[in-house]
Amino acid sequence: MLAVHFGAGNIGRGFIGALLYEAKYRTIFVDVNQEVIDRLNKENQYEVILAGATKKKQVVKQVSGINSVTNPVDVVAAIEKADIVTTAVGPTILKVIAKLIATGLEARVAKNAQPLNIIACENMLGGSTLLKEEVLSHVTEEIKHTIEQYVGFPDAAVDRIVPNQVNDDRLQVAVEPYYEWVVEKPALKGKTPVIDGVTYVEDLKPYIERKLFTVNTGHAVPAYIGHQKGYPTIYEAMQDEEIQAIIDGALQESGEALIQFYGFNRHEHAAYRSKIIERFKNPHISDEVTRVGRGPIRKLGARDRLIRPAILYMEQTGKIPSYLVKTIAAALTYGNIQDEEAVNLQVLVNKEGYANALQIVAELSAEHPLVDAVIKEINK
Ligand SMILES: NC(=O)c1ccc[n+]([C@@H]2O[C@H](COP(=O)([O-])OP(=O)(O)OC[C@H]3O[C@@H](n4cnc5c(N)ncnc54)[C@H](O)[C@@H]3O)[C@@H](O)[C@H]2O)c1
Ligand SMILES: O=P(O)(O)OC[C@@H](O)[C@@H](O)[C@H](O)[C@H](O)CO
Repeated sequence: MLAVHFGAGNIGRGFIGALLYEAKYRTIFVDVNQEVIDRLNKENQYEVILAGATKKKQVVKQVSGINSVTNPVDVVAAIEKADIVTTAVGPTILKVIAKLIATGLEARVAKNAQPLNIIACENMLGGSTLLKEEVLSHVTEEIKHTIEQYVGFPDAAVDRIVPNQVNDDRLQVAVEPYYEWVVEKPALKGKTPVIDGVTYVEDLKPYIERKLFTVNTGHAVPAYIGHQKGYPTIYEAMQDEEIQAIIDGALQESGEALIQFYGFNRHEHAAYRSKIIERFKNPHISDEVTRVGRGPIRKLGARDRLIRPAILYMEQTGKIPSYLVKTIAAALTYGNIQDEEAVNLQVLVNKEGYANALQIVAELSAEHPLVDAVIKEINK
């Protein structure tokens, strides 16, 4: 069976590629990084190291690569034959890859009207749904109808911490042992793909919101507050007692919102939260705060890990969150000249001031009490 995966980066190689191989797929990685493509085509395999005490090694075989910029024709041919298409490119890149996927699907439905599922494995709500909209915007009405009939775009939630890699071997990737991949079942077309480690659910929304507003909300605390305090890695930031208290508080707040909104079991949620905090303290992983804090404009978006749980908390409890507000304030003041979004955010702040900048990126009204709370926190 053939898988076409867009994005041969950390999560692409370290998680999706590894599970696809175990499920007996041959995977073609599509990327724009020629060095990675060349290595994939030379080695046709790579190693995944489970970053725990034993450093267990998994060899992922039957892999190759295509550069989508220099060789789009081969990507189209691969999509024609694919049994599954997945992505892990980053939420902002979905729009970029949509045109090529649309061309691939046009060619496919003309020759091979077999069902296909395209699963975006990105940290966002509705990633595959967004990709579907973008893909359909590039095709004619007639093709649109056929694609809607044969091609499923199930949304998904993926969870595994895969830091930036510093190995001599360019393809080797160190990952935390834990993983979770949840896929929305009703949107599938044709046979349900059999992939060990994938959980199919009827309604993805509670799973993705619980993941984003616990794992990613929690992760944002050592990233933004840790950066403020000068820590280079999540592990180092997690040793700081003040950061430990803020992460506990932020996850109590997002947890309360999730429990009240979705009816999650309080004890089970407390266990989920503790497990996540332990994952951030994994001494076998060195994860830079700048990776976890990357893209602060995206992370301050209305539906993302900071603003949405804060608003949900206010709606459910009638109170203003304290710890989420601290983290939002740290994200809004986050400066990093290596990160394009961080630079653009600070340009916006300099032009508009903190309150207006927050209103713009988080789509909040001037009167929203969260704006006032964040500004008070920054002024402190
Ligand atoms: N790393 C993690 O811990 C983790 C965990 C869960 C989810 N995610 C999500 O997975 C996605 C990818 O994250 P990552 O950490 O692997 O990032 P990454 O930067 O390591 O990988 C992204 C890959 O996409 C490639 N890419 C960029 N533009 C492309 C294009 N136009 N066509 C094809 N490939 C292109 C890049 O070259 C890179 O290899 C993000 O949405 C992220 O939120 C990451
Ligand atoms: O990938 P981002 O930029 O949305 O978020 C950074 C990290 O929080 C994230 O990559 C986590 O490591 C991952 O979501 C764990 O499953």
